[in-house]
Amino acid sequence: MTKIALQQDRKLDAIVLGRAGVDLYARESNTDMADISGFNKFVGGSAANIAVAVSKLGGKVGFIGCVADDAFGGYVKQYMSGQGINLDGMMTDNSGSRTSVAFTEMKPSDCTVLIYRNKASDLTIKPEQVDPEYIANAKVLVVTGTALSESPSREATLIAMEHARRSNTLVVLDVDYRPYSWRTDVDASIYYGIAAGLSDIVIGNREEFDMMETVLAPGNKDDDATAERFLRANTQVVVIKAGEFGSKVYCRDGHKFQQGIFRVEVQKPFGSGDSFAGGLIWTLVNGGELEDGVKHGSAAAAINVSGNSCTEAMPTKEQLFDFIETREQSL
Ligand SMILES: Nc1ncnc2c1ncn2[C@@H]1O[C@H](COP(=O)(O)OP(=O)(O)O)[C@@H](O)[C@H]1O
Ligand SMILES: O=C(O)C[C@@H](O)[C@H](O)C(=O)COP(=O)(O)O
Repeated sequence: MTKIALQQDRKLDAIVLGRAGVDLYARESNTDMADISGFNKFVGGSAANIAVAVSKLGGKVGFIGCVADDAFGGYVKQYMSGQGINLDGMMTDNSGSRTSVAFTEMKPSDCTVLIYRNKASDLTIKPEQVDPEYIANAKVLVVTGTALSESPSREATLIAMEHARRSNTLVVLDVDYRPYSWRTDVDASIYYGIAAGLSDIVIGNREEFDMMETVLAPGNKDDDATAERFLRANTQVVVIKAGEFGSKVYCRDGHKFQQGIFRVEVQKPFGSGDSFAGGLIWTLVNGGELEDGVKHGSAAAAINVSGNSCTEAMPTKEQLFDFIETREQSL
């Protein structure tokens, strides 16, 4: 079993950095975008989803990001603070940017997700708005990688990671790669490479590692070789997620293991990665083993994909343990 060393005497368990926005989910299931009659409104965005996941499990969570100075921005902030998330690092931009909005179908697979991110507010966050003291108050800084896609958010993200390293705050990079956010895969692989080198834990799926290997190992599909390449600089753990095939975990000391999935009736495929990260991080900040963290992440993801949203379908601690117990008893 593997323990990740963490500073325990911190006010916040985790700070998540990245986008918080509005998710509009189709009212009808198994219906094409063109035929949907309307949408139900929730808070979403990869970083907000992870923050809510850790908070619903009982963690003390902070956030670094930016929303627009408008009604959607207000809605996102109100929801997140209602979830007990500290928003001292959440900026509000009034330069005409817009809070990120996603529209989704509700289908178990081949599910369209349209994200509106022209002049996205989250990408306007500036390095001078990132407070090193805030980061020094947290056990973990979780970075969602889309924040690296554009300046000034790119510089704000890299300086946040540097501050975290200086204050012994564990750094987790959730790759969160959205191809349309980047000029080219080469650009993306350069900045993700820098960010991965600043991270203690790197979490991504195969496509995301493919992108990160664009320059150094184009065409590689071998997870073992990928892990070896990324277990360098500060990186102690690499997690390679594979949807319904579960995940593989590699540690710097050579230990590796796999985690399967908890089979459920899937309502929608999105939200799995964010709930997985939430369950894993919550376990680690509570002093749990890496193996248990990955199991909790997998269970949280299964619960989430069987639900009808991302944030609201994140489990509480009781729901998570009941789900695991019920599943394991029926094996
Ligand atoms: N259909 C599914 N049923 C149950 N668990 C799932 C399912 N899809 C994904 N998961 C869980 O969520 C984790 C992350 O999902 P994945 O799709 O790989 O992430 P991402 O959305 O970031 O690509 C997987 O490793 C698995 O544990
Ligand atoms: O990440 C977003 O901006 C929107 C999300 O809230 C969305 O619902 C989604 O697509 C989550 O997907 P995932 O991060 O790939 O699990």
